[in-house]
Amino acid sequence: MLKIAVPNKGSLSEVSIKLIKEAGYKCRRDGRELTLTDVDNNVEFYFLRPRDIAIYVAKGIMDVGITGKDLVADSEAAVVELLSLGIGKSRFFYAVPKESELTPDEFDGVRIATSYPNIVKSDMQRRGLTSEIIKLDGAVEISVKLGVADVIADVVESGKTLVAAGLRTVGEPIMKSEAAVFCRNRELLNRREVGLFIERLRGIIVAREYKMIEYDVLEESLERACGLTPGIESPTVSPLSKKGWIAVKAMISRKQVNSVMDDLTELGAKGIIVTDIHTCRL
Ligand SMILES: Nc1ncnc2c1ncn2[C@@H]1O[C@H](COP(=O)(O)OP(=O)(O)OP(=O)(O)O)[C@@H](O)[C@H]1O
Ligand SMILES: O=P(O)(O)OC[C@H]1O[C@H](OP(=O)(O)OP(=O)(O)O)[C@H](O)[C@@H]1O
Ligand SMILES: [Mg+2]
Repeated sequence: MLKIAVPNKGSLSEVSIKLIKEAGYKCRRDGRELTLTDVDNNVEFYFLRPRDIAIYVAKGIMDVGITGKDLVADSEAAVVELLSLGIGKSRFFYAVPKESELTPDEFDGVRIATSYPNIVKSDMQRRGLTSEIIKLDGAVEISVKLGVADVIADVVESGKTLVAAGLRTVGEPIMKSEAAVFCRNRELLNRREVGLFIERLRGIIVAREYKMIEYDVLEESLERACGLTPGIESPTVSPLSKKGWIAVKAMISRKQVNSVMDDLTELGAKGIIVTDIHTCRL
């Protein structure tokens, strides 16, 4: 059976399980069980700490794993990325007390608290600086107020935790992260269950980025309408029973939905309908 590691806690857990369930796997956790078997799909799910997943995958104990790219980078485990999932998006920043004018290039000799010591160590090396790295498990933002560190390096999403702790980000993000599927080597993709897992997840992720748009348009405006909604290959075009009118159907980027509807309306399109896509194979 294929062994898949899934985050059991933290920001990635719920969103990963939701994605896997949408992809048709039995991945419901009722209690605190650490494994679940989906017999129909020949898959066993293991619920592990997100930080440990890269290590299990690198050692070949788990065939594939879902975890954050930042956690993989910090673990320095030898794994390869198979698919970015577009969930658990975050950025990794240095942060200083809001009244401080220190910049990362001035961190020589500074105490930096972080849960990601290896990412910070490499970044400091890249800058040619020596700092003291204080490794903490969590709640890193409070460490400055408590006097254990001068600055921090941590995951920032909304930025609310930083503000509440009287800190502000400084410099460019050290890295951008999101959850991804990892494995030990790409050859595993040849294994049927791995290929299916990736294709099913990809179907859900792509579907989340797109909507389906349908509308009716006068024949003379068809070319311009198709220019606005070119679809993936090309739009589906079918004649209406009302003479001179054409129905058009195409996939469209979720972000463009409203502006394209505005442009189609200006072009005289009628009956514009936009619907969700749950999954797709392109
Ligand atoms: N607020 C957030 N929003 C989005 N992603 C986040 C957030 N906090 C952390 N992450 C991402 O989630 C992953 C795991 O971090 P998280 O803090 O959830 O795990 P953890 O610290 O091991 O668990 P816990 O916080 O329950 O102890 C990382 O890839 C990180 O970038
Ligand atoms: O920018 P924000 O939206 O405020 O999110 C960022 C915070 O979320 C994570 O903490 P988490 O809740 O995982 O707690 P932890 O520090 O104990 O791991 C992260 O370590 C930051 O502290
Ligand atoms: Mg955390």
